[in-house]
Amino acid sequence: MTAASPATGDRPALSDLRPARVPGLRVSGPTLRGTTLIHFVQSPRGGGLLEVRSKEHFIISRLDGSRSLGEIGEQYAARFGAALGPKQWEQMLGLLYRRGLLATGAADTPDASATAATAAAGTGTLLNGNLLSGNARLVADAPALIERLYRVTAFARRRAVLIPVTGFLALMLGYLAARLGDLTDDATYLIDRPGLLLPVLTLLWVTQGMHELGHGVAGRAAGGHIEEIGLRWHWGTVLMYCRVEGVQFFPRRRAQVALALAGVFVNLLALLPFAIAWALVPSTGPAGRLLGGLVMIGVVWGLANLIPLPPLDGYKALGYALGIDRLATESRRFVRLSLGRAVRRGPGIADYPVRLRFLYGAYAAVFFALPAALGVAAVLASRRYLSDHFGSAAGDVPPAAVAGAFVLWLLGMVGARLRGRRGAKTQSPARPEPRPVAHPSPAEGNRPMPKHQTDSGIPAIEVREIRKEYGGVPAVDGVTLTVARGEFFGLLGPNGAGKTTLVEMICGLRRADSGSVTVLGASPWPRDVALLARIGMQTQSSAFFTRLTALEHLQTVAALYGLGGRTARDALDLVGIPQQARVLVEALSGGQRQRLAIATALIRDPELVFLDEPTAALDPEARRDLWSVLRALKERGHTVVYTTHHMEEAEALCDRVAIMAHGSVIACDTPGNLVRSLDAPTRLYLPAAKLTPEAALRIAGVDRAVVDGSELELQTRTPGPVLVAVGEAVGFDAVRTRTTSLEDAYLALIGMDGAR
Ligand SMILES: Nc1ncnc2c1ncn2[C@@H]1O[C@H](COP(=O)(O)OP(=O)(O)OP(=O)(O)O)[C@@H](O)[C@H]1O
Repeated sequence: MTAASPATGDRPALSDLRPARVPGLRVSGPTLRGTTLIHFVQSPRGGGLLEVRSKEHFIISRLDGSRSLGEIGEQYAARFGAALGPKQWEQMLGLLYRRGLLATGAADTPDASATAATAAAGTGTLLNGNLLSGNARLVADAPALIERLYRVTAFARRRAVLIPVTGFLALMLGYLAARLGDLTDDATYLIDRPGLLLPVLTLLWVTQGMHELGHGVAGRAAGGHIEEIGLRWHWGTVLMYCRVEGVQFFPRRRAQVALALAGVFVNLLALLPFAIAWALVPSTGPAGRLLGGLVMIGVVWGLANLIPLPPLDGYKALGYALGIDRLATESRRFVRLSLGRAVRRGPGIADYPVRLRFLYGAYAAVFFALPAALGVAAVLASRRYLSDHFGSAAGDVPPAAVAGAFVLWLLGMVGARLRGRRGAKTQSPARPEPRPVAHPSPAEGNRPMPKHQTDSGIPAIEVREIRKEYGGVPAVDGVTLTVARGEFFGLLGPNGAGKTTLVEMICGLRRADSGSVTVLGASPWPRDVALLARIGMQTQSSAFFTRLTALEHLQTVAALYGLGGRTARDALDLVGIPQQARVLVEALSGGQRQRLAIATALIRDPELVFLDEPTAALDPEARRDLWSVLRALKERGHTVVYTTHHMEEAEALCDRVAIMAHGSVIACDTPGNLVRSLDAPTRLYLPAAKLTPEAALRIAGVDRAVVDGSELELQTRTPGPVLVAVGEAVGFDAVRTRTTSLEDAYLALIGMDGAR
């Protein structure tokens, strides 16, 4: 952006500026989210995926350095029927700048560290999760592997080859459909012979790996970045995966759909030789039956990927083809709003045009009916199979198992709801947990609190696309973030931004509507007692046992957890109030009570600690005193998630902070980077009587001069020379300076987000 030059008095008008977006900025085409058209934007300087609405997209797409803001403003007014005033332009440009979307000269070469971070994105953690559920990286250099495959398959990807091959696969499917009866018999033959079935399933499992590589090659062909190839396991299933980044930015929807369908194409292609062999060998011999069974199970396996339910390929392809983001979530939301309208609650569906009502309504019907139909078909088929082979009593097992599972699920739901209500009423985790926990041995309890290991590869917290609505209104709206082990992570945001709801979902106190949460490698929902024992929480409404001394309170909590007697003393020492051991909790000062609350949260020496505004009601001195306690937590290797409204505190304590507004994380970085990204000027203040704004603007380097009460505020990006010049003019004693703080960055970000 062209800088104004006030010293010479030729500051260009805002409407004459010709800013340009940062080179290499990725901007996606339009996608529907609910009833709103959004675009994804990603800066080449790194950072996450941003979502912008049509109006911002309209401006971003025109910021090419050749058009002036005046021209863009006219086009904007013609398109949206509203003019953009200077204030709105400043806000809009400020927002774009802070998010790294505007060209700024020297900084325009992509940030090396950001590029390295992006390149290393897939090479971070080797292993995530636990035995039941997790994933592991399989290939050290996934992009190189896919690049090789991409080159090797160049011939086969030509239209002249792809079209006839696709036709041939269609013929194969037609032929197989015509002989469905024979194939079903062959599949039954195979299922009855586990010795044959096992190698067949192993072979099909390998084709599923090829399926994933197919996604990778299609992604590479469309310009996507291959992030990672690995193995994912979940409750006994183990499958390969290939993560392709940047699908949103593919220039055509066709390429997105092709990426989603490429895997099934590979599945079918792999079956083609077997299908041909089956057609040629005598179908009644063992070889024919084995081949027929393999082809039948393989086709069902491959085509099952096309079922339009998340997370299957068919679902992704449908979403891409319709240009709708999160089709399942939005359809469920539509149904909730429709039902809400039926009972006269909630905002209803007045905003939905007819086409979207039809689309979301139709998909919701599919979403609910299809699993039910598939479930019924599976039960009927297994019932028939079991009664044919093991008698009619065995045939009753599948329906009975389904009925049992349904009752258990229902009881689980009711239990979770009751627990959730109780949790909401008594959210005071400083209070002893009412349920038994995994107890360490007394010997362990007596040991001084150990330092935590911080070098584990598994992050402390991993949240992906998590959402929670209350009555159709989003409280947390698609938050993705990772907190590393040993990190002091700040959560900032205005009242109602969604911080508490987010923390509650991370701790397993609330269930997320969608998205995934992993805490210390495990899922916090359904509530996991072993995991809860590794988490400590302090809330603002911490409760204590009354009429007990501080030490007795902690000893009582320790005894409830089966911990040894020293633990309470160690916790008191740790928070720096050993002298208050014999003081009644009611007699403690505000700061001492907060320390006791933190000690209670730490009593089990948790790996992860949530602290909710522990310094809220403290005077500045007591607050600073508590900082040393909080710093000690970090030094001991605890991972801390810290909610606060005090920016100076966040700046002093936190390694990184996430700023939330309207349920979303609008910025997440180190306090230093957030402040730098603001690129705000240094301010100098001097008595207004000593210098006029006009005289101040004549000093080289002064960008702005405004009178604020009895003071004159000067803004500059070259504070050294300006300070010297001003000091010489009015005397150094009269001048005070102020540099940008996290608070400035916070206010700018929150202010901008509110202005959207
Ligand atoms: N149990 C609930 N039922 C309905 N709405 C709720 C509930 N809990 C929170 N909300 C709403 O969700 C939104 C986010 O609330 P949340 O408490 O998570 O924000 P917060 O950032 O923690 O705010 P604060 O800084 O004031 O504590 C708010 O609009 C709030 O009114």
